[in-house]
Amino acid sequence: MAKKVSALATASAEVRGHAPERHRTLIPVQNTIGGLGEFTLITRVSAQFPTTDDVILGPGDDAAIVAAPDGRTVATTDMLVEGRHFRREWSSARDVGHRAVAQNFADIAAMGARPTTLLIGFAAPHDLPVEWAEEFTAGVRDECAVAGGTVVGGDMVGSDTLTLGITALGDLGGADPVRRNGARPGDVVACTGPLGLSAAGLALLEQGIDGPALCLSEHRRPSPPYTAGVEAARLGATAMLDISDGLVQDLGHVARASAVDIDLDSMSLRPDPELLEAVRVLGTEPGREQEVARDLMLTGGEDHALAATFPPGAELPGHWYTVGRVEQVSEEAQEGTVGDVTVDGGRPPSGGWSHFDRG
Ligand SMILES: Nc1ncnc2c1ncn2[C@@H]1O[C@H](COP(=O)(O)OP(=O)(O)OP(=O)(O)O)[C@@H](O)[C@H]1O
Ligand SMILES: Cc1ncc(C[n+]2csc(CCOP(=O)(O)O)c2C)c(N)n1
Ligand SMILES: [Mg+2]
Ligand SMILES: [Mg+2]
Ligand SMILES: [Mg+2]
Repeated sequence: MAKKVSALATASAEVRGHAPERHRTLIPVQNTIGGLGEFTLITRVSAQFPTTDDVILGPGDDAAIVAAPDGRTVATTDMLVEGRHFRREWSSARDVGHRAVAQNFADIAAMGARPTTLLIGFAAPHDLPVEWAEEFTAGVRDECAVAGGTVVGGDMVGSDTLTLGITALGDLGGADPVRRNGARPGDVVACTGPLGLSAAGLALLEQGIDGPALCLSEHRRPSPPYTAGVEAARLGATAMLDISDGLVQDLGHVARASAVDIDLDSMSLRPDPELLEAVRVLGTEPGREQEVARDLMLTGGEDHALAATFPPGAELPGHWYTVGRVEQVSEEAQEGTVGDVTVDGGRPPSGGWSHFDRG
């Protein structure tokens, strides 16, 4: 005879057994992921993801099987930690779902590849509302639809801190990957996608100021130019990356990997009118708005625009804007002295994100 387990016994085991003291909560357990349980949640979540041509076996077994039409698989992983990458007061669950996909598939695009599939590591406190998990999943599903990928698996665990660990896969479609190490003196540096908007949105949220919608939305749901990665590869890009930590800081990776210097032309950075408006409402001294907005474009992270170097004379579609040049390295330059990023030939503004700097 099947063993009967009362609802009360299940609920009290939930509270008694598995959660540290501080997680006891008055939220009715049936509305929390703890109340729903790991396996029901997995079933509900994984039902949301469509199968695509890249999926041979989706969620439900010990592992997924993903087609590799090119014979090579592009793989990357990035995490989002509550309090570090997002705050639930500032971003809805859907926003976080969109962002989780965007920041990972942007790395796939930055290799010159097409985003194909994702695996979602989901670590959350047991009193997280089921609605949050479902809305997050809807955001993932909708951003996947924009990028052209889908989810093939993941993991769900209990954790004091809400943390998403995402793995993204992509397909090169027979093209060479565009790495960080191919920039050559004389190449032009060009970007596609917004710069500075996410940082302005973050500043508005941090200061509790209601500012331009575009800055807030780009912070909550960045819009990487996914297809521009494959396009850049086709146009002969010599190096590429997405801007996660700030244009100057990220181009430093290209400069060092390629053993070149890069000079950026500040006047080529045209701040979006909504960025200028954000800078105004954030209290910038009148007359300095352009300068402060350009500094945000040079140092702000999390827009996930693409920055690439192209051989001189490359014909770039209009959505790519030239921002600088790869410098001729002087003959006297010693090994290890190249890899600088300058702005108008001088020191760049300070800024750019680096984990562990902030405690
Ligand atoms: N813990 C780790 N173990 C092995 N390799 C790592 C680890 N952390 C990062 N890397 C590798 O270091 C390289 C740079 O990582 P980084 O996270 O800075 O790049 P990114 O994902 O493009 O940037 P961001 O995380 O700011 O979006 C990547 O190739 C990444 O796989
Ligand atoms: C609550 C909150 N505080 C600060 C920030 C800013 N921030 C966090 S990580 C990062 C760089 C990219 O991260 P990674 O290298 O991990 O991809 C930036 C600019 C935020 N988004 N949310
Ligand atoms: Mg990373
Ligand atoms: Mg990157
Ligand atoms: Mg980073």
